[in-house]
Amino acid sequence: MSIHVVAAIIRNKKNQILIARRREGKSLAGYFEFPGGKVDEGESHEVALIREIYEELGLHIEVGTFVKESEYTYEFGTIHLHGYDCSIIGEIPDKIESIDHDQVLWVETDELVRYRFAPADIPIVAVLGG
Ligand SMILES: Nc1nc2c([nH]c(=O)n2[C@H]2C[C@H](O)[C@@H](COP(=O)(O)OP(=O)(O)OP(=O)(O)O)O2)c(=O)[nH]1
Ligand SMILES: [Mg+2]
Repeated sequence: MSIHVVAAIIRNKKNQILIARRREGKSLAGYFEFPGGKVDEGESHEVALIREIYEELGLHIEVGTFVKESEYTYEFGTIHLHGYDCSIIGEIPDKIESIDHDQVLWVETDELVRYRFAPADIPIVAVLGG
């Protein structure tokens, strides 16, 4: 079984990147990820990303360039994670709250490696230079 998940790589004006830690009660709780989520049946990656980021972070985004697809295989199937550069429409907030995460952080590229990422997100960290 293939599960398609989209991830947003969002930068602020200081070129920091937005990462979020999945909260208790969710799968992969305690792991950081690039925010995003599952693509619904028949949905485009762009529409899925815009929907997921609005649902979980309350932010309106524009989806830009495709960055990387990474795969991670579990017993139940393979997660295909599709990362895209995205930008926030309007003012970029310093503090961001999430319904799905207990930490939402802006981090420098070279600090990404300090965080424990979910497995499929790790190759995206690598291409970002982390
Ligand atoms: N970003 C990311 N997601 C992963 C990885 N491995 C893995 O199973 N996932 C799953 C967890 C979630 O089910 C899904 C991400 O989509 P989502 O953010 O919409 O998830 P969700 O909370 O609605 O899903 P769930 O916890 O109810 O299963 O992908 C991974 O390495 N990175
Ligand atoms: Mg999500």
